[in-house]
Amino acid sequence: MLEVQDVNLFYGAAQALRGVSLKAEPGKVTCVLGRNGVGKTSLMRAIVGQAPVAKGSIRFNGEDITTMAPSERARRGIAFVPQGREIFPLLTVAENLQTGFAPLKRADRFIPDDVFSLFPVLDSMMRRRGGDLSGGQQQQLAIGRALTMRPKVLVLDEPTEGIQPSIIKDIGNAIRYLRSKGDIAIVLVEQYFDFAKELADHFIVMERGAVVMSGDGAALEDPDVRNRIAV
Ligand SMILES: Nc1ncnc2c1ncn2[C@@H]1O[C@H](COP(=O)(O)OP(=O)(O)OP(=O)(O)O)[C@@H](O)[C@H]1O
Repeated sequence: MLEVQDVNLFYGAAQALRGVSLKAEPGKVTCVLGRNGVGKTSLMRAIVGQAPVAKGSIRFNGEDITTMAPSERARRGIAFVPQGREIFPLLTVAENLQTGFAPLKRADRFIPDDVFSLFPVLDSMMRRRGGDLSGGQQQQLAIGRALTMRPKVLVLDEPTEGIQPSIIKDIGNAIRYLRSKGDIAIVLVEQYFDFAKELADHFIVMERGAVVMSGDGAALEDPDVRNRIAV
């Protein structure tokens, strides 16, 4: 269980998060919704350790990880698929996947079969450079790299952004499959409402750095939610 409690985060004098709390449980998808610039990415960066928090706590399976380095969090199984994917364009697909080995013990340093069964295109492109892949293929590669880390928490920041519908479907199926395994807590940042609605077990809606609504997936039917995130 990942528990973010009452977190504040600043960039210089500008406050990006105001008392934000969120929980993510294994076998569930927690969606983070909200318009551009409300702090969704900042929250993800706080969870993975890329941005320090000024107040509040982040706990994982009871352990306080609030000030822990990103590499230590990765070792505990917190994996990040960042917005814009951030794959290595000059490395091959295989090498990009292998960067996920970093937090693993030597015996675990192989690419799990799930990566290729979920995204067969990666298997056929192992020797191609990451930069030669389409945007959708790069997104699959970024998720594959995170899965190579054997995550216990999978943090996905807008995985559907700029991606063609057939690959969005594959990504949705991959998330459903990973949830069904029951041992991964999934945190999904989304602006694509219908995608989020299909997947969310729990959700929060953010505005100006704060959580303004939260609930179970079924409550996403509330028209107020759609109004708050409509662009
Ligand atoms: N590195 C930074 N330095 C200064 N301000 C930042 C930085 N990153 C983000 N911000 C500001 O913090 C606020 C929250 O940004 P954040 O990227 O977390 O929002 P977001 O909801 O993820 O938006 P988007 O959907 O556009 O990615 C915005 O006002 C943004 O301009």
